[in-house]
Amino acid sequence: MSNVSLEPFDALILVSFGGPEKPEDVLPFLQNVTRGRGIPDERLVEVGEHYYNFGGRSPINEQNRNLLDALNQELQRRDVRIPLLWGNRNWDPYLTDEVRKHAEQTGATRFLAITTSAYSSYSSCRQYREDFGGTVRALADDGIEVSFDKVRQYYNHPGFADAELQCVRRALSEFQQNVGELDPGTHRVLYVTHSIPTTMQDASQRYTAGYQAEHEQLIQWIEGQLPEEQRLPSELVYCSRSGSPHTPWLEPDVNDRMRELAAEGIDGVVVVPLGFVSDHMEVKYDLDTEAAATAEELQLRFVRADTVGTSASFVSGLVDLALERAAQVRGESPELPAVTSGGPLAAGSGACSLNCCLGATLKPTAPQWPAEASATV
Ligand SMILES: CC1=C(CCC(=O)O)c2cc3nc(cc4[nH]c(cc5[nH]c(cc1n2)c(C)c5CCC(=O)O)c(CCC(=O)O)c4C)C(CCC(=O)O)=C3C
Ligand SMILES: [Fe+2]
Repeated sequence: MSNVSLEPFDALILVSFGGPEKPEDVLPFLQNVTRGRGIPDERLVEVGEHYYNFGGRSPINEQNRNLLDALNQELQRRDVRIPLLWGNRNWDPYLTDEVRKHAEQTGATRFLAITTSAYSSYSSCRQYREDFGGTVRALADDGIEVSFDKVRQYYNHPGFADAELQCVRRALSEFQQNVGELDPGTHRVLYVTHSIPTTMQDASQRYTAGYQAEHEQLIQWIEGQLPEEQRLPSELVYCSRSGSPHTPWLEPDVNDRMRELAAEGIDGVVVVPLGFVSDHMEVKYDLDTEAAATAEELQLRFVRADTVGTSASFVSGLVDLALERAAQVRGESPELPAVTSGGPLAAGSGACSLNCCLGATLKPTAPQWPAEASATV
């Protein structure tokens, strides 16, 4: 495999949310996240407590360091020679700082980003492109010219989908060992993702299937892959609602839904954090702490599936996605493998459209995707 190439890119960069690693960092981190987002102070105090309960340390950076190691190994194994960096939106190491450092040291100009979000929405896709736009402008002010491209949202890429399927199968096996036999009458699978405001959901489905439908499509695919004896009724539910109580967000909340299910005679749930690629604070607190406590109170058996983390299929899928995007940028027409037909792929190129997932205000993004990718699904 000598001609495995990420040309024309000079560097790959893993781009993530970021999180605090010590108690003094919690408040400034939360201020970074919520600046201009209209989050009430009470909510910030509450979320701050989640972090303080874990010693002021978010698990996300450690997870990303592990992912970087795994990606580097996979790049090496496949003889793809390119520097791999890491930069965050909300905390150190910051995207702009890391790109600046690398550009100054090496003269690199073209960056290909892999983000830690699989689905389409403002928070999980477009906001990253706005971040790239911000970095491009900040560095341009200092005479450093850089550009960004990004791999497609990968919820339906076989690498991520297969990794999720393995997580679901393992959790179902563990649950089965606890309960003896899976019973569709009393057991449920709850796929959980991050709630978003309904306005953000609406914006996400203008050019792609949208945040919610992308989850639903992946769930449908996963269930089609499960052997008959592992099939249970399932639902998509949400965690980590924020914002003002008067603003509608996607529902039901995982805890509320468990209460209803318990009242209907359900006595066990398998909880799958489908919306998170690794064990972020939402998984450690909202699921492993809060939802697990709700289950205990309701006397529901509770098994939480793993996140894809650094599983081989996820990691090699990310490298495939980078190679795919590089080939597209070189003007080639690589195969675009997907387990479902919706999502960004339906627009043809896998690229986000210029106007997809718009936020409340129009901010410049990078890259500015070609207009022909904006066909409505
Ligand atoms: C869709 C989505 C993902 C999944 C996609 C992805 O992974 O990117 C995600 C991930 C994450 N969200 C995270 C943390 C936070 N999110 C917040 C606030 C918000 N999230 C939102 C959406 C999402 N968020 C939204 C619409 C808000 C309201 C404010 C706004 O409109 O922007 C707040 C402020 C307090 C609060 O309001 O809860 C915090 C602290 C962390 C780090 C966790 C760690 O430390 O391990 C991660 C990975
Ligand atoms: Fe969030």
